[in-house]
Amino acid sequence: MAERFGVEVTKDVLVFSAAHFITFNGNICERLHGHNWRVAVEVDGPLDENHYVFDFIALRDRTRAITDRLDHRVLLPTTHPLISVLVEEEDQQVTARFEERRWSFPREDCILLPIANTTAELIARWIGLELLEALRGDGKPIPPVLRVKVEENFGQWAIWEQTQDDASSPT
Ligand SMILES: Nc1nc2c(c(=O)[nH]1)N=C([C@H](O)[C@H](O)COP(=O)(O)OP(=O)(O)OP(=O)(O)O)CN2
Repeated sequence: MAERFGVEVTKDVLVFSAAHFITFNGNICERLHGHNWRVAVEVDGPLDENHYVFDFIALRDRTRAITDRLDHRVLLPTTHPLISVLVEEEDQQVTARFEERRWSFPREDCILLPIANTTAELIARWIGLELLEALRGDGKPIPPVLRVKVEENFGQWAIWEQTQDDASSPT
């Protein structure tokens, strides 16, 4: 008989409000719009000396430190093949361009993400990789399985999972 333990944290403090636009089906580009994105984080693994898989509070707070960086921001992808994102240091503006369209935002209102499109899937992976980096920085053991779920609209979740054996790297 096999058993498995896991913990999951999804709280209102892990909801962030942010604007974005994606491209899909080649060169179709959405209009700028916003969502209240909900994040859930799951860890699977063995029990520690506290009989925890992972402390809920530490997981919540570490994740919140990441989602807070996205809250009330425009999410812009810096490795998108069709959307260019340029930071104009002098006037502290960010300009995004797609074909003939151009959006300009104050730099402080944006977060530039090293991802190829601001889909819920790639945002989930970015959050997961940031979380792993934070755990490494804390000297905490890397969980055998980390799963990050991002809900873009009610009932529409994207899921990213990394296991310790999975050496997948961001694209
Ligand atoms: N697997 C994915 N599918 C879609 C994603 C995604 O990130 N991953 N994203 C989108 C769009 O960003 C779209 O804007 C999603 O927003 P949503 O509000 O759900 O779309 P609607 O325009 O249909 O909104 P309603 O308010 O529900 O009419 C699409 N797919």
